[in-house]
Amino acid sequence: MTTLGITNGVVLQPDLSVSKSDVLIDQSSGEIIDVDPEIGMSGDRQLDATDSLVIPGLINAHTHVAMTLLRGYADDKPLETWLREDIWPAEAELTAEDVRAGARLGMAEMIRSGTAGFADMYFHVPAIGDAVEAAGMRARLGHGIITVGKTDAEIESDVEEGIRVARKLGSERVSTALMPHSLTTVTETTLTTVIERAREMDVPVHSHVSETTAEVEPIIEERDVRPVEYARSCGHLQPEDFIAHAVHIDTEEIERLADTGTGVVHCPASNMKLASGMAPVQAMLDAGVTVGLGTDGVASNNDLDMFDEIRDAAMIGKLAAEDASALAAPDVVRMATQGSADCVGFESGRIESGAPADLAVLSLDAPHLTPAHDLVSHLAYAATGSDVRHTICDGQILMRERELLTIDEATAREEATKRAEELIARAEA
Ligand SMILES: CSC[C@H]1O[C@@H](n2cnc3c(O)ncnc32)[C@H](O)[C@@H]1O
Ligand SMILES: [Zn+2]
Repeated sequence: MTTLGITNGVVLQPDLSVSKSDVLIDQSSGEIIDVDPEIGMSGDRQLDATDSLVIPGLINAHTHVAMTLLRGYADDKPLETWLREDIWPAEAELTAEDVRAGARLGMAEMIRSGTAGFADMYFHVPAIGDAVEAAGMRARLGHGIITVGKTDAEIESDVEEGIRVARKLGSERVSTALMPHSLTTVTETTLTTVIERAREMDVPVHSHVSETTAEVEPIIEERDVRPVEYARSCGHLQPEDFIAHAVHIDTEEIERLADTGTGVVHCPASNMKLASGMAPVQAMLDAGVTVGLGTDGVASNNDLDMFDEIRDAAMIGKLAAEDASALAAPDVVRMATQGSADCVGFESGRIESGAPADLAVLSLDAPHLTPAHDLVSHLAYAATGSDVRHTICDGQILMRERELLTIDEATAREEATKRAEELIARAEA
């Protein structure tokens, strides 16, 4: 057993209190051994956390990480127009190597901003899986199944790809799910089939649900039920499932999400940028829904910094509820850690003995974090990804003193730039 002590810092505890503690990690098992003042010095190695706050590694519970290649390619349009006019034509040209490069760049950005784990829906997933294994992050990955504009044979092959990926991938840090894209981009027959297969395979289902009114209206018109009830009637919304967005949901749907134990991943920046709407997050929390946080893809955000997401969630949550006390600092910090972990099905998100050693260490030695009346307030409203000193996942150090140890950042940027330029040239040829 090799141990690592994180020493001299203050630690965000599971109840969101903050106390001076060391954290002792078993690097062989990837677990936290103990959280206690002065135990860290007994570690085989030490990582300094002087003047720093140790927090659970953040969890980006909904993204499309390889979309880093499309950062800034198409802005200022609503979801459906943006996807159909710009994003889907560009994605049609993606190769596995493009996706690998985009994922590597995205993970560099996430590790630099204290994110240790993420859930991802995209194409060429084996390439993403390889990149995740090499980068040392934790991820739940799935192939995004879509039926729009496809022949029956193409749909069958898309579903088979989703199942093949979910069967093939899987390791200590990489888990899978079946991921039908949304309730309106996947036919009822395919949605039901995919969900049945997920139950047989004992993997979660992850999809986009009720992100825009344009997704909600056709379901009500055609089926005379709201989307959450439609999703449930197709077998979706089991306790292990998690859905992204849930912006346009009513009180009954909120209750249904709470009763079924379905996780909801709130993506505030994407919802604001695409003008999709304001999710009723405080009402979901009040009803007992498990709520996590995600960036969504970079092209609708335009970054992967979860500190931005935490702050955006607090801000838009207050506006949506017309209440300054809504989405208070502890609520949004909990969403980015324990809430996201519970949505995605990770054991991380809490610093306690026996939990996975997924951690981020933030320097507090900065003007914008001074004075330190309340460190949870700082996490929610003042900290940024660039305050992160160290990022650790599964007991391994992925970034030390802002130097990435598992990804060659210069090469990742160069490769992604070249592939992004060539991708767009092909898409626009
Ligand atoms: C089929 S793989 C995932 C698919 O989702 C697209 N996407 C990116 N952002 C969003 C969003 O906010 N709502 C719905 N779909 C989105 C992505 O470009 C891929 O095509
Ligand atoms: Zn998405």
